[in-house]
Amino acid sequence: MVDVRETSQVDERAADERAADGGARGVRFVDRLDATVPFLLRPYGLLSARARRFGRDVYDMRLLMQRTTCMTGADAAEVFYDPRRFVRAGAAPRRLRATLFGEGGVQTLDGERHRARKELFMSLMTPEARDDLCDIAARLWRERIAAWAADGRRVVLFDEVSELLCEAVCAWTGVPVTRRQVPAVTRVLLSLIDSPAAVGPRYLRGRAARRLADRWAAGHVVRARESETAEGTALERIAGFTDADGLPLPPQVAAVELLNVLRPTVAVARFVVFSALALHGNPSWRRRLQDEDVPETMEAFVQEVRRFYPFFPVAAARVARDFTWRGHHFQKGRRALLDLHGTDHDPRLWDRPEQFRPERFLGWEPDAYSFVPQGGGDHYEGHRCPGEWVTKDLMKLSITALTRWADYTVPAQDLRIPPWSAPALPKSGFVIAQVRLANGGER
Ligand code: HEM
Repeated sequence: MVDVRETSQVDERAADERAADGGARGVRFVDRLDATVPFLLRPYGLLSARARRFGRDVYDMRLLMQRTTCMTGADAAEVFYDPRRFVRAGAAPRRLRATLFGEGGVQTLDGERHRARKELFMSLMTPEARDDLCDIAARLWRERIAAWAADGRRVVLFDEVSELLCEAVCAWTGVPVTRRQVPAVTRVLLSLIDSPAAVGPRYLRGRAARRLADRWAAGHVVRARESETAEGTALERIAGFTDADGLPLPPQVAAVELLNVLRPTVAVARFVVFSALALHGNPSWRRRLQDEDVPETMEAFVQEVRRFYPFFPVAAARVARDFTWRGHHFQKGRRALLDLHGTDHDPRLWDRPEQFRPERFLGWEPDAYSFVPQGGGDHYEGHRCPGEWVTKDLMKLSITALTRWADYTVPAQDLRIPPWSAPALPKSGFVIAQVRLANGGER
């Protein structure tokens, strides 16, 4: 069996040591070469490795054939999330808009238009609404565990949880999807997430999935506007939302926003798999979560999973106006990347960052710029992820299901996380076997 404590993190240290020749000479040399291929090969490590090598939190390099400003660390994050200094219009590369984001969504807006659109997302995330989603997901977890226990087969957790979350979020948003349609809808949504950093057929499948998903979601928006069947749902709110100009969103844009709820909720399956991996690699924490019903313990575990495991490597923006920070000139219009994963592993902020240690979060709350797995700053004013609470709720529910509702074994499998895969996932998708209802489902 593979030792997950050794393989479940992207190990950048060896590469750093090889690259440790440092200094301005390095900055100038690296500046001239396009770093797209190195970045695709090391999406989680390249930016912070170069920052350490140059001894700077901010430097320029060429990416996608453009000079790009790279920023890492909490101080840089605070600058990056200042809307007077950075905007999002034109920031996302075309391949990201053609797959993950779509066109015209909240990610690409600035100022008042962004604030109004963001308010729509935030209004969907009330504690009551999140409880409703968790109730649906809990019912589906119990059904799935009973089915796995009944047929005794091995289960690829990533595949099953992706479908479970897809079914739950479609029901929650009021998008009618039958159980038979769930696998196909899940595949399309997963392809939007998988493809932006891919090359060849996987990228092309992601573009096709975006076209299909936009048409499908726009159809639901149009039907929701024509009938009252979606009343009281997130679909109705998105379909009925009026922009700053007082007009409803064009159906294609409302479709992108509907997909901005469906797609990332399915993406939470990755964090569920990372949680399962962390439970497997840390038996004392598994026992603690199983035996103690202490919210702070669960919170600490979930926060450490979000910090430790690689997900989105960077966030992108454009410099709004010329300014200088720490001696670096930020040129208006230049693309900038904030190193999210590097900031969450910055040794200046985190004690032994390459170790999985949930206890670091016990009795301590991180600030808005040091801990940025889903972006930083203010949820309402900036581009920080509005789905953070939903993400944590669904992770906690899944951890409860995995520790209290089911017993299972983890057979030998390849749990390594390829350092070039963004977003990352253990190779096997995390296989579990011999699933049984824990204490008849009553633990
Ligand atoms: C799987 C876990 C998730 C991760 C790792 C994640 C990560 C992120 C990141 C890194 C950003 C960009 C921050 C920035 O640009 O500065 C973001 C934005 C966003 N996320 Fe999430 N997210 C997750 C779950 C969710 C969920 C569950 C939802 C909705 C239900 C959601 C909806 C959004 C939206 C709409 C934005 C754009 C916000 C804006 O531009 O103002 N995300 N997310």
